[in-house]
Amino acid sequence: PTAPGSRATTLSARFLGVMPAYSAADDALTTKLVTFYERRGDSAAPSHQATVLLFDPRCGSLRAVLDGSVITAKRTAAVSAIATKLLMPRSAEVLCILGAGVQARSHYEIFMELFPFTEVRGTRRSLLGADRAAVRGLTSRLPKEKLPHACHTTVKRTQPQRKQNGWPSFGRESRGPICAFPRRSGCGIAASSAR
Ligand SMILES: NC(=O)C1=CN([C@@H]2O[C@H](COP(=O)(O)OP(=O)(O)OC[C@H]3O[C@@H](n4cnc5c(N)ncnc54)[C@H](OP(=O)(O)O)[C@@H]3O)[C@@H](O)[C@H]2O)C=CC1
Ligand SMILES: O=C(O)C1=NCCCC1
Repeated sequence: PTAPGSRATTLSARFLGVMPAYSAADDALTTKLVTFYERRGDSAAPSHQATVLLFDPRCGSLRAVLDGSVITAKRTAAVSAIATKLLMPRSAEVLCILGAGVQARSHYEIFMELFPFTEVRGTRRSLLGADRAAVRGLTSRLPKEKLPHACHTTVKRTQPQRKQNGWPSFGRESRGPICAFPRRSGCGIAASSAR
């Protein structure tokens, strides 16, 4: 969880995160509750499930209960996009998205809207299971010759290491959305999740 005051309760690779926030500018008192569970192949439920509660700051009464899935997907990708805007080399042409789940899709959508990539590459652990639709979403807007290449990389985050062909490799301990921007002369990591 990334908001100040956030807490997470752990049940062995299963987490409940509480992300309270108050915005004086918006006069908004809110919290997001998010569970994130390690998913095995037999689970159809999303790995991250979120609900947002909105309170009246004057009296503390609950005013609204909102689904938190879309905001989780879009906010995280938006933060990556801001970091990318600041850090990405001007010459970057190729976007590589590691993983092919919810965050991969939301990152793809905003990155293709904001940046002039000429090629997108993606990777996922397997092409079977509930995330197949996300891969279609990732590739459906690209001409056939630009479909993401398969490459063997994990979505978990650690220090990237140079790999053959100039592509980064991520070790077992890394987590979260990561966007890498390889250039002909090398690789740069432009954005990653705050986790
Ligand atoms: N900082 C923030 O604000 C946020 C961070 N996150 C983090 O972003 C990451 C992605 O979230 P989300 O897209 O919702 O998750 P999803 O479950 O939708 O997708 C996860 C992807 O990671 C792949 N994956 C999982 N475990 C491994 C592994 N051991 N080796 C290789 N690939 C693996 C999955 O592969 P496969 O399809 O083959 O199963 C899948 O493509 C998570 O770490 C999450 O906690 C998420 C939301 C907010
Ligand atoms: O919703 C968020 O923000 C999350 N951050 C890190 C872990 C999963 C959810």
